Amino acid sequence: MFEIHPTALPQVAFLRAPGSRDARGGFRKLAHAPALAAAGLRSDFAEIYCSTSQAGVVRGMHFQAPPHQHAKLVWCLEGRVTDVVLDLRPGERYGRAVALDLDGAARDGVYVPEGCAHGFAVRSDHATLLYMVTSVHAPEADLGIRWDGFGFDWGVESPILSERDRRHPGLKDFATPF
Ligand SMILES: Cc1cn([C@H]2C[C@H](O)[C@@H](COP(=O)(O)OP(=O)(O)O[C@H]3O[C@@H](C)C(=O)[C@@H](O)[C@H]3O)O2)c(=O)[nH]c1=O
Repeated sequence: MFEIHPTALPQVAFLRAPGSRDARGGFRKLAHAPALAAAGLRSDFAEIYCSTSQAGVVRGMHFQAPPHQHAKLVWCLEGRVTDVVLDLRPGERYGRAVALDLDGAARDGVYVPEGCAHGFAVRSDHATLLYMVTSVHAPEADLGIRWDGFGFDWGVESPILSERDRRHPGLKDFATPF
């Protein structure tokens, strides 16, 4: 059975996938529409992609702006990450973040609803993350908040970042499009 646990942010959920290991290797299930629907989560995915990252990498904090906003189901397939979801929805929780430790060996994942930014820091030698998103990539709407621009303590001094991720605004210089 899918484990789906609520967090401090509405619709942001920690997931643990069903699966098994035997003499051949492992098996895990990454989507089950009825289980997601029962928890009020979307499963109408339009794109699936994955990334690999080395130790010390931080990616984020990413989201797609309207009209291309999407929910994403993120699975840690290998390695360990600190996964962070930042709420950009107007309201009392605007600007709040939740952090979740995801372990690929435990088949951990996170559901990120529309209106939230997502990012992670790698805690192992390497990490592979798989994303299932409910709308296709729209480069002009693919935006971010700078990793060190919303008051979260990553416990990382000088992360390995993309050029794009260095240039995102901090939260105080940002107007939410949601
Ligand atoms: C996200 C994305 C990127 N790309 C391209 C753009 C670029 O040339 C290359 C790498 O993109 P990025 O550097 O943005 O990749 P990355 O930093 O791994 O982006 C990801 O970060 C995490 C935190 C998320 O939450 C994901 O949704 C996604 O935004 O792939 C696509 O073609 N389709 C996509 O859906």
